[in-house]
Amino acid sequence: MKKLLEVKQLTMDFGGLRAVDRVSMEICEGEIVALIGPNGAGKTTFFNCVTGIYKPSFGEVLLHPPQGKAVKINGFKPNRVTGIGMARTFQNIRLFPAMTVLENVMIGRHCRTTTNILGAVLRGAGSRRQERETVEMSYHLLEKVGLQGFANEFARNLPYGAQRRLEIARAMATEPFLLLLDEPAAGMNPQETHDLDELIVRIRDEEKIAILLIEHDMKLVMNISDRIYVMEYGKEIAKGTPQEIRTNPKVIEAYLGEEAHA
Ligand SMILES: Nc1ncnc2c1ncn2[C@@H]1O[C@H](COP(=O)(O)OP(=O)(O)OP(=O)(O)O)[C@@H](O)[C@H]1O
Repeated sequence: MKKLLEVKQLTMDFGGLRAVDRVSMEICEGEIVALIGPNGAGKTTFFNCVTGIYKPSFGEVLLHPPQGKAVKINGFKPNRVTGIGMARTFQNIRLFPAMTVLENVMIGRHCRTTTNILGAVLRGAGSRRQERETVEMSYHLLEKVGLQGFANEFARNLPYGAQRRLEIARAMATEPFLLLLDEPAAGMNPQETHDLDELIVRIRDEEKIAILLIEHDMKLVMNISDRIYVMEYGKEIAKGTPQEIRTNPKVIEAYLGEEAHA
């Protein structure tokens, strides 16, 4: 399997606190990989370092686009990282609440369009064509996540679970080869979580997008992940298949506890 993301010895210090301590990770084409661990383990900090929100203190982050050469992305700004093909969603939903559902997806498309401000003002044929394509693609993505009926609704009026799916559609609009989801099931009811489970697998299978997700819902994680990494106090304490992780004594002690026997 071809490698897409390669993280080597990633370390992030906040003053005297080492939030991520020499964590390495590889994600390959066709994989769904989960990153789990107790609160404060460093999972979101790891995402923030990998996606350019923080510049890591040490270590390397390499992206291997399916077509093209490997790129070392340490210190790249988030929009540049997205442009190379890694998109993400956030633990706290970051939509534009006063824009429509469709417009929120169209914004995600922005990094793949070439129309500049002058083009938009003059609205030449090229710019109009691009706008039409953006609208069509955005509708198509709303269909994929089951939100086509809400295209003209304000994002703020969507139920919580639907807002999370809209964030996923917006990230997909950037045409990523790798999608990072930070607690996508947080706040969802069991039915919404079940639908999300299916959606993530479909994105992997139909769109050929690999997935890395942080998630506390162990049923979801164990159901859909090919591999799991476990962090505690900034360090990787285990990695393996769901079956290996479920029965790993270190992981049970640090995180899974009684859930492991569920
Ligand atoms: N910007 C920051 N400045 C200082 N400390 C931070 C910063 N961001 C995170 N931390 C600290 O780094 C540690 C790891 O936090 P992080 O949010 O990455 O954990 P997490 O595993 O994602 O937790 P959760 O599951 O609760 O989201 C925590 O001790 C946190 O307080």
